[in-house]
Amino acid sequence: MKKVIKNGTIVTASDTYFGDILIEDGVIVMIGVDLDAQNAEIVDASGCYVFPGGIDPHTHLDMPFGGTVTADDFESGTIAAAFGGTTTIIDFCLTSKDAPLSKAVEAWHAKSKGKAVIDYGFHLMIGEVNDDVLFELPQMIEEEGITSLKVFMAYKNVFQADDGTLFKTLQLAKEHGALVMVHAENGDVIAYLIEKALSEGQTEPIYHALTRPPVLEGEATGRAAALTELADSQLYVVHVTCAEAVWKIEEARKKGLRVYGETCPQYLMLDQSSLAKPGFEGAKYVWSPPLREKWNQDVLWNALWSGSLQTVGSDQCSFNFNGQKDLGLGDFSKIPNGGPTIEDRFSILYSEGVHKGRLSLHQFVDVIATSSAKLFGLFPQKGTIAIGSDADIVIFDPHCKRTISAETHHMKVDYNAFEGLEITGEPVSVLVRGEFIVRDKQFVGQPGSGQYLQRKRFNQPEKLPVKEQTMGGA
Ligand SMILES: NC(=O)NCCC(=O)O
Ligand SMILES: [Zn+2]
Ligand SMILES: [Zn+2]
Repeated sequence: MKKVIKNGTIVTASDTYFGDILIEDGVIVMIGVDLDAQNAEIVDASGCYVFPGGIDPHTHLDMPFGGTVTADDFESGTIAAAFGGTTTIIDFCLTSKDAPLSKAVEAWHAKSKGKAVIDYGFHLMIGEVNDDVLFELPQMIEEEGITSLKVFMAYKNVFQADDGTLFKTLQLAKEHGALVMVHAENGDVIAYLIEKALSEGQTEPIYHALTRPPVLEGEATGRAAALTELADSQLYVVHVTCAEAVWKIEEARKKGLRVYGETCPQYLMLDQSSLAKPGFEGAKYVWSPPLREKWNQDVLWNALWSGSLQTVGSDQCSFNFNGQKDLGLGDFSKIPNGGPTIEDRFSILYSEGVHKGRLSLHQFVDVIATSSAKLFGLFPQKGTIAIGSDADIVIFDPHCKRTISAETHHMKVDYNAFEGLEITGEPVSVLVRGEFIVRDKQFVGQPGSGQYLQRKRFNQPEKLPVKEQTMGGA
């Protein structure tokens, strides 16, 4: 049935205006004033913003990691995402060196099909570039629409790839129109620092942060940018945490390189002191790269504002405190890395960004949806409100206040890293391709209704125009 969303304030990355949106067959077919609502269901958005659905470019659902498997799968994770205003995710498909890429992709389809309630795509991890990968990769890009490749520069002896692999992946990406994503930390030096700390009896969670200093994130970011320049390719640095990394991205962008950066709500809101909480509590705050000294938060907010960083991903990678994080009792290096963030990404960015005056409404939409759609080959199908776009829409009450808590969240995990944070603004209703998934704050979706997204090839400007270096935009 047709729907008309009426009386709301429509906000995109470039415009704010009052208007009605007519939806038919899952797509926005008309936008105007006082649209004829005959034969259409009227959805009243009075007093609310009407935003494009959030796009979360960085999730780990149902992923084996650190000797266990993430607590949220494609069902609970996407339900939580939908409550939080996210209508599309791009999840990381893990590969292994001794198996075909296609096997990993098949496994990720099996994890997500029949479960996801919102739309989803995959990034593909590259651990090594061998003859099999060279043969298979073009197929993955062409037939699966997987147009982003992830290389880990850290997690030695687990996921870490060497610089040769990163360089070859950048060359392949240039050739085939893909975007290379990096986890930028110097894994070799970190492995040495961890071993040294443990041998000196330093086993508590705070040593997770102290053995991964920011200079090693800055160094790896700069190295990846240099290899990108040499390959004349394109790079997206995931989960940027600190000034040292932001400066390297800014330096690259000033040269006109196609280098982009993402940060996450945890780095904008939390700091290293959480890891030093009494007892084992600090394990809840173990992410890699780690939380940093508090002053870095201003650097990250400013980088989102200036456009040096383009996106905010959740890096959702949830583990229960009891039964999973405690694998690292007595040895911080065994604490599973990651946390539950998929649900609160959108609202935290609105509340701490727009409501507190750090971001404009347009910058908010850009970092939460539009930039990711552009960088990851989904625009204009996703990431905006426009005629012809999918009707992925968030009706958002900007006035309502609530307190984030594990007692009320929808993630299948026993704590919330933002417990007690008071925020302003909340999604009221969320539609994916014109169908309600959340209606008046109640889940009304169906597991399996989310569709797999074949994405377009990377297609951003050859050189970043000078304006974008200082004013934002993907
Ligand atoms: N970030 C984190 O600690 N866990 C997820 C895996 C990754 O993105 O490195
Ligand atoms: Zn990572
Ligand atoms: Zn991640």
